[in-house]
Amino acid sequence: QSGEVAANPEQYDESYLCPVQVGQTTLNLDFDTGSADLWVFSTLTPKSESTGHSLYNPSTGTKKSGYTWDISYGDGSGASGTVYADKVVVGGVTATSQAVEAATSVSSQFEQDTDNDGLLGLAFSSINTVEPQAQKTFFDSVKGSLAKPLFTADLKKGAAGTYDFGYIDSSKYTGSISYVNVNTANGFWEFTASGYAVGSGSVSGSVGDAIADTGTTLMYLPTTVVQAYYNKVDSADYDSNQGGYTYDCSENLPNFLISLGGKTFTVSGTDINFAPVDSSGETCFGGIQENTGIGMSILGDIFLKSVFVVFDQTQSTPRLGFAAQ
Ligand SMILES: Cc1cc(CN)n(C)n1
Repeated sequence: QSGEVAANPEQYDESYLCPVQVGQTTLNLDFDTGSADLWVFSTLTPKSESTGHSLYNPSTGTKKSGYTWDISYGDGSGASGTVYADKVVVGGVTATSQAVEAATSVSSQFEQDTDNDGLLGLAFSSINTVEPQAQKTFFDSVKGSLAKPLFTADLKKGAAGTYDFGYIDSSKYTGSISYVNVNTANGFWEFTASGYAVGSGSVSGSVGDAIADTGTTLMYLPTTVVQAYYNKVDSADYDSNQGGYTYDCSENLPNFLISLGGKTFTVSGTDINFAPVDSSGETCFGGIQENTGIGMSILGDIFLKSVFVVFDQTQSTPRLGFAAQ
């Protein structure tokens, strides 16, 4: 089988939500290549936490007795609950008995984001949080039945993009796809990014160890790289109150160039211009921030919205393919 699903952006492209049939209900889920749990708001979630969300009703599923899950994300959000086996359909691709993690508790960030009815993890199943036994991701569940064991991400700035499962749509990218091998030891789509440049010109240095993470909004890079970037932004300043680099919204940001698999990709300054910090619209928060304390770089949506990415398990070593959109 194969299929395509829309990826609809929230305001400021904070995250992208995709319609997924879970049991007999369609929910809008955040496809996250940086985690491996498929969890959903449910009729088991306290009403005080689930108002405004679409809810999975586990009555259509088979309860996995004694199984629980509990996940925390890099942004401090989290959720926990119980586990059911049920039908999950993404763009016509069907997992007949997918582990569906029904939330019995969600953090305030999820409670408040009523566009979001849960997450669909697309990292490696080795980091699934279900106890006493880790469960397969949706991709792992259907991988063997897909025309090709791969999926692609084609996210857009302020417009609907797509995730495709089982095939590469050559109309969605230009030029050739350059591939890098993935190290799955930490359960992420983790690879080594090479040289970079600010504005234009030839790349040099090295961004280093990085993950492709559709569930993270921004780009988190080594301090040396980030300082080199904002040195080219006159009004930029590290604002500890905001927790990152800010600048005058009126200032045009430079492009950021990064080399992956021998090919240089350009993230436009307009894509790096993330969002105002408050309603005055005077000061803006940058889409490139420091990776301090994370342990690796994260190429999140700010990067991903200008490239076409292949998450490829056609070979014994998984690999990532990158092409310009
Ligand atoms: C909910 C969520 C997902 C991710 C990325 N894996 N973050 C940082 N927050």
